Amino acid sequence: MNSPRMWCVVPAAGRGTRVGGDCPKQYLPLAGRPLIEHTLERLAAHPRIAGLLVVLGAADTHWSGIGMLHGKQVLTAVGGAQRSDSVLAGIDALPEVVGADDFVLVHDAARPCVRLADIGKLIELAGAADGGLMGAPLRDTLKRADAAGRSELTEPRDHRWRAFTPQMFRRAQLSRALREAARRGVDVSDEAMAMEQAGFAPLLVEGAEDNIKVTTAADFALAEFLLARTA
Ligand SMILES: Nc1ccn([C@@H]2O[C@H](COP(=O)(O)OP(=O)(O)OP(=O)(O)O)[C@@H](O)[C@H]2O)c(=O)n1
Ligand SMILES: C[C@](O)(CO)[C@H](O)COP(=O)(O)O
Repeated sequence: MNSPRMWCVVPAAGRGTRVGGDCPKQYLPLAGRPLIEHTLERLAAHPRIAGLLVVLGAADTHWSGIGMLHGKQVLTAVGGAQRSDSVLAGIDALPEVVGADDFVLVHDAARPCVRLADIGKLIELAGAADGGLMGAPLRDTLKRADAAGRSELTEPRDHRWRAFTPQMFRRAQLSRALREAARRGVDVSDEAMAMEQAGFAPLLVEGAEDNIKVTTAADFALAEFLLARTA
């Protein structure tokens, strides 16, 4: 039997304020191409991904209009003010072929170094556990700072993980969880947070630490190095 394929929502409606400049970071050059193209290439190349739903900013003037990649459809939707609004807009815009109980992946446009093997690992493990997310256990000693930037105490690091994307949940459950968070005015920074608040316990699946989110200008050089290593 063939393994089921799933759609991936790619939030790309951010402004990249921490990078700075006029052009949103997803369109800045990385190894000679707009950053977002690397991310979309990797996702579309995965055999378990059926299509991509890219969520763009309302005033986006940079999108190149990609309609197909690796023989897979690339659709677009318009996002919102917060990342969670954009993800919800993407889920709402998925084609009808994606059923309410089907799994959907969500992957940040700003994480171009994701490894194909990790996408597969998440799909296998989170699929068997009713949903989950990619992340990595915290490896450094964790400090809590006071207002003056002095170390106040050392927090326990056991059971602490850093959350990455992709994250994978059933379409209707994720849609309900995000809508409920919005209704309550809770700013959820990832899909798993919305699901936790809806009473689910998403599986944490360990992925490579080099799946970085390009967040500041300094991350571009690192991402360029990692792109070559993780190709
Ligand atoms: N309203 C938003 C905000 C973010 N994102 C997307 O969510 C991903 C992760 O967000 P982040 O790294 O925080 O991106 P920005 O919001 O662009 O960055 P900043 O907070 O520095 O402005 C990115 O692919 C970004 O484009 C989105 O689709 N819609
Ligand atoms: C979803 C996420 O990438 C997980 O690390 C992250 O929460 C989104 O980015 P932000 O910079 O925290 O808005």
